[in-house]
Amino acid sequence: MTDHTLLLVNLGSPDSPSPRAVRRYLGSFLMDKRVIDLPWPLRRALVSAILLTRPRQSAKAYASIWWPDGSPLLVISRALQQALRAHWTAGSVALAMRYGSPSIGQVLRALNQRGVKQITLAPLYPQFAESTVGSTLAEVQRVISAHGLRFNLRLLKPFYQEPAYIEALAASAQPWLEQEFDHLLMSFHGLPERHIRKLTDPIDTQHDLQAQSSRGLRQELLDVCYRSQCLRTAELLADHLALPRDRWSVSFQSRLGHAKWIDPYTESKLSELAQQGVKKLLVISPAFVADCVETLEEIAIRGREQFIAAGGQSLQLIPCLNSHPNWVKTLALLAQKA
Ligand SMILES: C=CC1=C(C)c2cc3[nH]c(cc4nc(cc5[nH]c(cc1n2)c(C)c5CCC(=O)O)C(CCC(=O)O)=C4C)c(C)c3C=C
Ligand SMILES: [Fe+2]
Ligand SMILES: [Fe+2]
Repeated sequence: MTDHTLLLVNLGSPDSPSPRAVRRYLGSFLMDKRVIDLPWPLRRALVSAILLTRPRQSAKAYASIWWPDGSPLLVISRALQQALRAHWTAGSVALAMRYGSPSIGQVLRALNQRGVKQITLAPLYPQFAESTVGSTLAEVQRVISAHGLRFNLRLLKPFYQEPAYIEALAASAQPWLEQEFDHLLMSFHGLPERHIRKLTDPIDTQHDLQAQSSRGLRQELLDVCYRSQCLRTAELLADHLALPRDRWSVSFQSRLGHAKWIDPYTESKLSELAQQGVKKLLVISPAFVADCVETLEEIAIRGREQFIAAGGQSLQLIPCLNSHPNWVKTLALLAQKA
């Protein structure tokens, strides 16, 4: 029997919400040269400095959202893997994490031992960044050459503007959108501007990282600009929901360190919206396909406190796509077309 495996890859979480486990996880994550893109000695020095204080702080965040059966990101990814089995009939569905476990190395070697030759790799990120999709591809390539593995590999490309993905987002958000709300904030994971400039400068040094819209942008710039891809997702979703322009906005969350990150920052936006009189705020995070510490803690706990302190009344987080039936079907279809 031929086994054409669908391999899902997400970011990964610490093994437990303890400062030790979080320190180990953050160490491997942040020492990735595609995440902190500095020469090794500088990266080492910066990461060592971050690891002095961050693990305790992040461990608290993880502890506040941890589930009895583990990290939400991992538990949800497993549920997605399980649900996909009914829709991916060409072979098995596997799951690996870029950092932590199950690692890409473990999973690829196990697939090789089972005699799997054909793999469709699905990095679970709608928008492209070197630090996510780029790092996943690099790790897959590294493992393949380090162990002399031979696979026929296909790749699911970033799906930020695929109509079926937008439709799945809209369908999963529908129950929340039916309730009364004043404004929809689409909060994407942020990125240092430098990561984008490295890719856009060779095409156009004037590429605008303050742009309000992705409309009219050349495809070759859209292909490499994470921020424009986020704007595109947001615009397509707003169109699909027929939301007037003044009822939604975009922001970028999870800034780390002192470099300039893409803006506007979610933190600033939350206060601004409250000051503008928005009382009932809905927040959706379309850069994540699975709920994680960034949505459950940063938005639904800290973001909510901040919004209310600034004069808002309620902040409702719309869950990520997780294992919503519409998303499961869509992902299987997108992967089949890859
Ligand atoms: C959705 C895409 C993501 C991009 C782009 C991304 C870039 C990026 N992230 C950091 C630093 C951190 N990210 C953290 C958590 C985290 N990040 C993503 C996704 C993207 N990151 C996810 C899904 C998660 C959640 C993981 C989980 O276990 O729930 C963290 C850890 C949490 C914390 O301490 O805040 C850090 C640190 C950088 C530096 C970066 C780009 C350069
Ligand atoms: Fe991140
Ligand atoms: Fe965060």
